Amino acid sequence: MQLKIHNLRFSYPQQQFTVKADHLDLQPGLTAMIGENGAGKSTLFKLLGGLVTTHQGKITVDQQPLKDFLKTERARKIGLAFQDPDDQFFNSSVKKEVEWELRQLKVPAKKQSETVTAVLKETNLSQQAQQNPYDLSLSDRKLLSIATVLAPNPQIALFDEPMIALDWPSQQLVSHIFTKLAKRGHTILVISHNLDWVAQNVPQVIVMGRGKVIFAGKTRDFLHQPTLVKKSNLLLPKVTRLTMALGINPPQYRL
Ligand SMILES: Nc1ncnc2c1ncn2[C@@H]1O[C@H](COP(=O)(O)OP(=O)(O)OP(=O)(O)O)[C@@H](O)[C@H]1O
Repeated sequence: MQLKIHNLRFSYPQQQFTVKADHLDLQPGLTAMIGENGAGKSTLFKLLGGLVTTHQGKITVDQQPLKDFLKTERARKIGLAFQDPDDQFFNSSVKKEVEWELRQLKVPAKKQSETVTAVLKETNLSQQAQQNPYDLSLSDRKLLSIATVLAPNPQIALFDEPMIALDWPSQQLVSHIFTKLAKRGHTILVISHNLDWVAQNVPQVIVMGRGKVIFAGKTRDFLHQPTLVKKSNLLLPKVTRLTMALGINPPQYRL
């Protein structure tokens, strides 16, 4: 599924800050949205997720305006995991939290149960199924927010800083899940601050700066322009910084 932006303009009431994007085309596959603090990433995330609709211009999903979608139709197509997982939990157990969206979407009971078991296994949360979400560690709460997005199997999934607070094995697990979904043709957008992770795992980037899209394209094409990376106030991957410090040829990124 394609998520497209046409002449988008959005400002918060009584704020100077404006998100401006004339044209953006989010294709199936894995894309990262990166940029300095306050660049507008979370704002664009909310716009693309259909949570904020008071904008000018158009956001379309396969040519249909996102604004026209009914809430259930949008939930079936677009999954969202927030930066702070505590913004999204309200059920009394991990299992019920993953089940909730499936019940809203009227998925048959047997399918619900099979899906919850599979998703908890995939996110390594089977042992915590009966626990209250708020009794989980922050790392497991982040994994739970990802599990709630995976359960309805949306064609488009947006994740705001999913890697924060995850230990290395969980980061590997989540990277594997994203790559697998992308290979199956899902459209996955991940906000990240970690250019090292992006360089190794994500083939496409959208770079935001002061509310504008300053680059959209292949990750390697961005990383091979150190001046542009610097202008975006982003820290180059460690290996590039090391080679620059040593005065040797920088690495050639494959993604
Ligand atoms: N609900 C809101 N009401 C008013 N202003 C907001 C709101 N949310 C964000 N802003 C402002 O919009 C601008 C962009 O914020 P946003 O959170 O989208 O940036 P970001 O790139 O996600 O930043 P970070 O990396 O720090 O999360 C900032 O100036 C911020 O203060």
